[in-house]
Amino acid sequence: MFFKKESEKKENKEKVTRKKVSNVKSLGIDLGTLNTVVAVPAGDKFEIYEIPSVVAVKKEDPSHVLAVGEEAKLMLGRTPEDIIAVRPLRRGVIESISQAKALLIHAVKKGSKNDVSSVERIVVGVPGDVSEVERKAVEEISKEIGIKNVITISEALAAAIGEGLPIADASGTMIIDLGAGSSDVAVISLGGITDIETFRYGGDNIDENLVRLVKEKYDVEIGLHEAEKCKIKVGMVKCNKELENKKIKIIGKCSKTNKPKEITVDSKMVAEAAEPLMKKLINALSDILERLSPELISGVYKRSVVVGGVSQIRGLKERIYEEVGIPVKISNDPLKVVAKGAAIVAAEPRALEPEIRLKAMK
Ligand SMILES: Nc1ncnc2c1ncn2[C@@H]1O[C@H](COP(=O)(O)OP(=O)(O)OP(=O)(O)O)[C@@H](O)[C@H]1O
Repeated sequence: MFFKKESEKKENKEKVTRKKVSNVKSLGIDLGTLNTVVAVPAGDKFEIYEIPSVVAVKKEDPSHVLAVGEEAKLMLGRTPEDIIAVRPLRRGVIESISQAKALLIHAVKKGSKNDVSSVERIVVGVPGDVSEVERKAVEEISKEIGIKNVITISEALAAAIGEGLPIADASGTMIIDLGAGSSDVAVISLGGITDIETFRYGGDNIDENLVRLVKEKYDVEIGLHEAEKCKIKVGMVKCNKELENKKIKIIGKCSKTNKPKEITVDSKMVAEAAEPLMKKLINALSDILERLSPELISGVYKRSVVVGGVSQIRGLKERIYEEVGIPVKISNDPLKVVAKGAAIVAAEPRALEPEIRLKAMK
């Protein structure tokens, strides 16, 4: 067997609607570096399942998957020597087909309440610069588990649909998606992406940079989990607006003594760690704006939305406005909007067809 049965209680399941969904036919999936989100259309709402993108595998044979999702996450750092917990995706790209397959099976099982044969169509969000090989890999995996109708959609387009932006409009909108391992800036008009910049850099890199900065400043080693906690609790990015410099105490390992040592991380340190991501984002935005046709500038000015987990960091909206003059909105639902958009397309794939888009313009 590929994986063990997981406890229903452990997985973070959000019930957006009370309506019971039976005979599920279509699912939207955001196969993420850190989190995989499954959205199931239920009337005009969704049932949402969030699964950590982690699998536990045998060290000797990493294609041998022992546990998936929350169960595998609990094993991180606590596994016996012959078992390791790994992420099937790195920087938004599938690293191991067998591990990604186990994760996708798990996601489809969750979304269909263990009735995989009832699923007729899945739509999977992929990063904007995904290669044909990677796209095919997702399709092949889906077909292997018995789902014939698989559509891959750019995460940015799915996010725009999930946000309810008027994608068919000719005047343009913009999505900025800041994920764990990859980020996109995309301009959308007439139902399709007219320009996109993708960079394989995201929230994970802030964590890595913070680990390095803490080591340099205190000679103390902290884990990536601790770094992520600091980013989420006290994080901010540099901007002209005066933001509170919050502080958090964490325990690390002193490099000299090997003893535990308590240190303080503040918002300014996180801002320093986030600066390379900010530079990449501002470069991407500047390049997009340089190429943007004047017909689309007013739509982009009025309707630019930031999605993805990192969108929640303080000061982001202010910094983007200072640098490129676009007053962005931060999504109210940044972690689930790609899966929701994918689910909308899964329920009505014709929404992406050109003639429907043209009709929507009339
Ligand atoms: N409040 C917060 N402030 C800053 N960063 C956050 C916050 N909450 C979550 N994050 C970060 O957002 C990232 C996860 O975002 P998301 O779930 O959109 O990524 P993903 O879909 O797994 O990755 P990718 O799209 O790159 O494959 C992580 O780096 C996480 O630490």
